[in-house]
Formats: sequence, C-alpha cells, structure tokens
Amino acid sequence: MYICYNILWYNNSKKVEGNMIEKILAYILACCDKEDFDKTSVALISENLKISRSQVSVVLNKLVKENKLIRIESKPFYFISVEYLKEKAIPFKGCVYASLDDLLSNQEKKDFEKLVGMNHSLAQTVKQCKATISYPPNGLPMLLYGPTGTGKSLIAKLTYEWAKNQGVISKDGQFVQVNCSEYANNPELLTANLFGHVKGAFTGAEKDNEGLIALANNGVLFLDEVHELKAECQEKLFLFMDQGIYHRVGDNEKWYKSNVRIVFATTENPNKVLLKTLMRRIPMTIIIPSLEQRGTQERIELLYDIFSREEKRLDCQIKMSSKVYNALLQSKMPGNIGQLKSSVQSCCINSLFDKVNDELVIHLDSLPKDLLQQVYANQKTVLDDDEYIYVDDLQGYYNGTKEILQLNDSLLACYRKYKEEHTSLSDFMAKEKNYVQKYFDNLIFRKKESSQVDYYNRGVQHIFNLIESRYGLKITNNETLAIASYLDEIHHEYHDLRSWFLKHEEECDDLYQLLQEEFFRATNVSLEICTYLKSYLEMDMYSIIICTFIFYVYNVQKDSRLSQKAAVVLSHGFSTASSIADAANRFLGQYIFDALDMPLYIDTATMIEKLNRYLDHIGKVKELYLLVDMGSLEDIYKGLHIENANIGIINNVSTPIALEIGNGIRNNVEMESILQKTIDAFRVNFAYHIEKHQQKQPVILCSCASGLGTAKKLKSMLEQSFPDGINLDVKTLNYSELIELGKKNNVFEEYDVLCVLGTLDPNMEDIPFVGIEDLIIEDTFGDFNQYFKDYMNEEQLSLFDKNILHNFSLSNIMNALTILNPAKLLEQVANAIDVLQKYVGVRFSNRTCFGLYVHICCLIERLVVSRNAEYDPSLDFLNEHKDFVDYVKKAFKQVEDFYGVDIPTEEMIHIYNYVKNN
Ligand SMILES: Nc1ncnc2c1ncn2[C@@H]1O[C@H](COP(=O)(O)OP(=O)(O)OP(=O)(O)O)[C@@H](O)[C@H]1O
Repeated sequence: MYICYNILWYNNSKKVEGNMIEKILAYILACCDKEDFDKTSVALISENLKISRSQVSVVLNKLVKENKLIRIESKPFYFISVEYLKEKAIPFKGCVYASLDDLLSNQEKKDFEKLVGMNHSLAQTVKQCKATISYPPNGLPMLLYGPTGTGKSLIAKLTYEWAKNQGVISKDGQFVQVNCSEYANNPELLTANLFGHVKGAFTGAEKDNEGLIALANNGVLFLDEVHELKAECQEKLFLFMDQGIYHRVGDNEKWYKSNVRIVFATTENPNKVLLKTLMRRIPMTIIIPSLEQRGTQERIELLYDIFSREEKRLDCQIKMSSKVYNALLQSKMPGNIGQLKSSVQSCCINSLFDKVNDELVIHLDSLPKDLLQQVYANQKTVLDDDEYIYVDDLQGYYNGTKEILQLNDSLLACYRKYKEEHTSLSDFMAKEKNYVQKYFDNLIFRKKESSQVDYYNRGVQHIFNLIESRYGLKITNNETLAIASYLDEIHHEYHDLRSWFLKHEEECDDLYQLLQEEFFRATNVSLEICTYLKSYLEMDMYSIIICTFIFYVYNVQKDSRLSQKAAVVLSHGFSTASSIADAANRFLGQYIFDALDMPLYIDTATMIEKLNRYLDHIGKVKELYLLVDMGSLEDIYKGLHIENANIGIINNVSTPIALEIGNGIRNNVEMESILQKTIDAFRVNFAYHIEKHQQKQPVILCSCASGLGTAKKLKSMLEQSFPDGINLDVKTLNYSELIELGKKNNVFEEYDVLCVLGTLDPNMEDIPFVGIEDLIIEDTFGDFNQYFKDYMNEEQLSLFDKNILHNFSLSNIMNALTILNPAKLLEQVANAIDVLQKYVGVRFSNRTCFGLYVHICCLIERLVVSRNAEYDPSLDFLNEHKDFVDYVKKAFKQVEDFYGVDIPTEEMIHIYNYVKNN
C-alpha cells in the first residue's frame, strides 16, 4: 500500500508537490482557527481541496513525521496544526493523540499523572493500587509498605483521586487521613476519634462525635504509620473490616454502618509489627521502592518536578550550579523523596537573597549541611567544572533520547544508508548486528533489579527453552537477562516507542520486508519468539521489535552447533514451499526446513541466484538437502556456490516426502540412506541426486587470547588425548591474527576447521568455539566430542572422552600452562575474581570462572615474562566502560602488586567479554 503511494508521490513534480503541501497546511490551520477540528479528516480535506485521497494521505503522514501536524486517532483520524497549538500556547508532547480531549483538556495533570515514575519504577505499584481500590463490590484493604519519604501518603491520596475520577467511589466520598503515631501515647483517643463517641463517654466528651470512619463514608480512610496502632485498636477494626458495622465509644447498643475503603501504610516490616489477624484481612501489600531504587532518570524527573513547583511558588526562574545538581542527584538520602524535596526547598530558601532579576541562583553553599558533607567526602563532585543548569533543562535530561529509541534510530539510519548507497547486504547486516549487540551488552551491565525484570526473565527463559528445542538456538543466562531488560525498556518507554513507531512505521515495515525475504530462519525464529512474547506480555510487537530480534537471532544463530545441516523446500507458487516446510516442521516438532517460494514463471538462473543468496546467509554447512518441485536437478546443483558440503537434491516434493526426509535428518541418518529410503517408501516418479564435493582435510585450531605459548601447550594436551590410530591435525594460530584476518587466514583456505579451541571466543561466523573451561567441566565437555563423530568410532570416542577428562583437569592445565607457582597464582586470581563478581553485581557461572582462571593466570604469566611490552591503551573502551575498568583495577590490585605487573586495558576487553558472555 505504501509503495503505491510512494510512486504517486514521486511522480508529481516538486513544484506541484510544494503547492499542495502549502495548501493542505493552510486549510488545516484555517479549520483549527475556527475550531472546526473535525473538518480535517482525509475525506473532507480531499473533498474541499479537490485533491485525491491518496495524495492527501501521503502529505498528511509526511507532515506528521516532520512535526508540523498532530494526528488525532479518532474515527476517522483528523489533524491539528502545530502552528495553531504554538500560537495558542497549548502544550503537547509527541505527534499522536488518541482523542482531541487527550490533547486539549489533559493539560492539568490528574491523579496518578502527578506521580513521578508512574510509567517506570511505580508502574506496577499504580496497577496494583488501581486494581485493589476498584475490586468489586467495595474495593479491598491494602497496605503500602516502604521506607519513610517514598511517597506512601501521596500514593494513597492519588489512589483515592483516581477512584473518584473513574467513578469507582462517589463524588461526595472523602479522603480521611489519620497518622496513628500521633496517638501512640493515647490509644483510647485514637479509638474514639476513629469510631466516634457519645456525649459523656469519657472526661471531656462534651458532645456526640460521629468519628472519622463515618466521615470517610463512601470514601477512603488512610491509616498512616499503622504499626503504631495498638493491638486493641487493631482488633476493634476487624469487625468493621469484616462487616462494615461498629459501635461508637460509650454506646455498645447501637450499630453504625459506613462504607469505607481502607488504605494502611507502614515503614516497618508488617509481618513483625501487625497482628497476624489484621494481616490476614489485608489481601494486598504493595512495596514502595526507595529513592535509590528509582534510577537516575527518575531522580532527575523528581528534581524537575520539585524545582518547577518552587519556581511557580517564587515566581522566578531557578538555575543551579552543576555541583549542586550533582550533589542533589548523587547524595545518599535516607529520607528518600521527602528528603530530596526538603533539600531542594532549603536550597531555595538559602539562595533567596541571591535572587537577581527574577532569577534565583543556587550555589553549593546553599545545600543543607548533610549534603554538603557528602559533597566534600566525594572529591569527584567538587572538582567538576562549574556550569549552570536551568530547571527547564532538566526536562531534556530525563526526556533525553532513550536508549531504545536511539537503537531504533541507528537501525533505520543504517537501513537508509544501505538502500541509498547500495552497500552490500553482509556489511549492512554486520553493522545492524553490531548496534543490537552493543545495546544488549549495555543492558547486561546495567543494574536491573526489579520484580518486573524477574518476571520477564522467567518468561524469556521459558520461551527460549521452547525455541531451543525447536531451532537448536541456545542463549546464555546473561543473554536471557538482557532480553528481559529489553522487554522492561519496551514496557517503560511504551508510549514514546509507540509514537516513534507510528512516525517510522512505513520504513520499519520496509526493513522487515527485506529481512523476511533474505533471512528466512532468523525471521521465523524471531516471529515465533515475538508471538510468544506478545501473548505473555500482552503488548504489541511492532515490526521494529521483530527486526531487532531478527538481528539478534541472526547473531546468536551463527554460533549454533546444530547448523551443520540445512534443508530447504524450493517450490513454485505464492506460498507452496512455506506451507510444506511449515507443516513438516510442525509435525517434526523441530525446525528443520527453510522455504523458498518462487514465482510461477521464474527462470532457472533467477532461481539459482535466489538459492545462492540463501546459502550465503545460512553460513557453513556440511550437508544441504534441496527439496524441489520440478526442474532438472543437475541444472540446479551446477550453479550453486557451496563448498565442502554434500548436496542432496530430490524433486517432486510434497509434505509426506519432506516429513520422511526431516525425520532422517533429525535422527542423524546418513544422507544417501535418507534419500534412498524416501524413494523406496514413496515409489512415485521422482529422483534424487547427491553431489559430493571434495572435502578438505579436517583440523582443530588452537588459538588463545593469552598467547601463542598457551595455544601450543593446548595443542599438545589435545594430541595426547587422541586414542591410538587417530591422526587428526591440530594447528595453532596467533589470536590477534585470527581476530584481524578471520577466515582470510590461510588455514581456513587449506583446511576444514572443525572448531577453535582456546581461552576466549573469537566470535567467528560459522566456526564453533570450544573454551578450555568446557573441557574442564564434565557437564559441558560432552559437546566437544560431537566434532569428532565422523572421525572416531564409539569405542574411540569413549576413550577420547576419558583422556580429555583426565588431561584437562584444572590443575593439569595450570601445571602445563604456567611456570609460576600454579597453586599460589590460581588462589590469588580466584580471590580477585570473587571480588570482581561483587563489584559488577553479577554471579559468574562455574564455566565463566574456570575460563577466567585459566585466561588470567596465563595473562599474568605473560605479563611477568614480557614486562616491557607495549600495549594499545584502547581509549574507546576505557571511556565506554570506566566503571568496569575501575572494578577490575580494584579487584586485581593485590595480584598486580604481588607480581609487579599492570593489567593493560587491551586485556580488560578480554575480561569484559568473558563476563559479558557469562
Ligand atoms: N513519586 C513521586 N512523585 C512526586 N512527588 C513525590 C513522589 N513520591 C513522593 N513525593 C513527594 O515526597 C514527599 C514525601 O512523600 P510522602 O509523604 O508521601 O512519603 P511517605 O512514604 O508517606 O513518608 P512517611 O513514611 O515518612 O510518611 C511528599 O511531598 C510527596 O509529595
């Protein structure tokens, strides 16, 4: 549909196009001036200006993208001029609104909109409050539990306001707040105030008092600091909570009724301070996070919220020095948001006399004493350059381009470049993969402790277990966590993401189309992941999210050790091949077949071209099964660009044939017998052909980031592990050459590299990597022998396993690899790694620990031996991962001092990669 519009669009001359845009803009502005907003629908613009609907549509979309129009998504859509909104000083954010009311009447924030963090750290809290207060028929009691100053009272009040605005409680229902701590020494008075009393009930009770419970009838009673409520008073509440009836103090005869929703709040552990019988009656306990748990963005937003109120109150602009800003942003505040608020207010009071021309300037000396002390204790803050920050600027800081939107922008920019400059598809993919990988890496290292992330994490784990069994695609725990954090970002930035997407929808769909055509398997896997996620999270999976997953999966997929065999159904017709492949994959319960749908009248050359593009993307395979519908088998295989693999082609494909072949592939049956068995079973008129390409000699490549010396020692340990009579070749290669030249290294030209064995994954396309740690740990070394199945019989394989287990014990490796005292070195490195785990806040798996032990021990030895070697300072890495470098420095200080070495930044990158792949 879009393509069609585009053709029309470009067919018009520029001048006509310019006139048309002007005309439409002027028409919409005139309608807005007359407040005839509903005359700006596509149909009415087209009718009044006599321009075709499709042209109007294209212009309107373009103008929304350029921020000249706002789109109101009612039925039908209509459009508001941004010039008009600016003239009328009507504030707006984003370019799409659900209704005109949303845009025009929603200027004053109402109920939860006043709560900073409602879409972020408090999103779950707000959801819980809304659900509890509106639970039929009369809401349920709830308890807000969190440290002082975290906003419990505010949340209670906003819950009440929300319920009133939604009509959950009636307009006359009041919010009645009682602070139980004020009555700590006089519990009887609290009882009398709550339940009311009759005249003469106690000394001083000169007249009847109906009490706060009666006052809160049809509204909300908020009992703050409920831990101060004495046990007798808690007990008195039970009957009221159960049946809504009570006696006034001094009158045990008459029953009173009140319909009240109760919200409790406490700073103390409710299970310790409240009666169990009371806790039983409160079905919902909502935990409110501390200021520290809210994250920097939200803290800035809070600062903006508090400061802008002070600006209104003082009727002036406020600016603060960057030191003040840093202190307010970074200081520890046990009193949480309450303390942040009072600190800001005290800054304003202390600076009041420095007000010049309606501008209040806040310097460091206006900070409250406790913050000032923290500033002096933290030299870094004091040494910052002094600049001034206006309160209005803060908005830009927390609204600043969100990382997820930045990622999307980068993905689209790269796609645009690919289209405009016709760069190669593989370069384009490499760049896109990089953006996604970098983004996910950052997520791994960002703090992400929230119940929401935990929830996503469990879901992602479950989904990837399913994906692993179907597609053989494995991801690490860290990757699961990164995906969970990505979903958390989607959830938090949903509104901005949605606006972004609507603005770029057409381009995202184009990108998706390209990926779908070129990257079959990654697209299929991603679609399946997104379908699961969609039902799990109940959120729309925009095409840009699916594209992100495609890039991600494409990257992970290349490491998959199961991709040694590929099978593709190739058939004429709109979706014949896809249908066969899809049905077979479903029956087999595993993803075996890709599909290439071919137009009916495609010639053989074009078909082969398409097939070759497919082969380029699937990477290295040892066996390729081609299931075709017709055509000469010879013509096809002769044109294929595939090396070092056997190709089995069979014609007259159908679903049963695909099933038979898929079953053989799944059970690892040899190619020839699969195809012969299929022919025998179906006995129809079809043929197969196997094209055996000459095999290069197999080789195992040892290459270690810790140096060529380590690689050579590994080679000899591996050779000693081969059973007698096995003469597989093992070669070594310098790690930096491997990284720099990749598959252009001669060894790849001459040999069929089965896998790379070493200390750090060189991340090579299609070449599996086995870390030494995989051989040390019994659970994972089993994966290693799969590369030798074609070269050893069962008996030899089992002997090989035993030898590996014995030769590759940690102590054997250490003894073989270092000349330093291995036990001492290992102990020191292990201690340092323990400390590093604490700093980065991530627990390393056994596998990562073993990998790091071997890698770092070898590194230390290398540094000791080549003390004067020069290293690249890797400034980019230093800048991007300052914290990590600091952690490593601190954790390894003792090791460095003991051996008199300095771990260079270049090496930190390797350590970082280990931790990242944890
Ligand atoms: N999320 C928020 N957005 C905006 N302002 C907030 C937020 N949370 C708290 N505040 C403000 O911080 C101050 C302290 O909040 P509040 O009194 O509600 O905390 P509390 O948890 O009830 O404290 P306490 O336990 O000491 O009674 C209030 O002025 C409140 O308006």
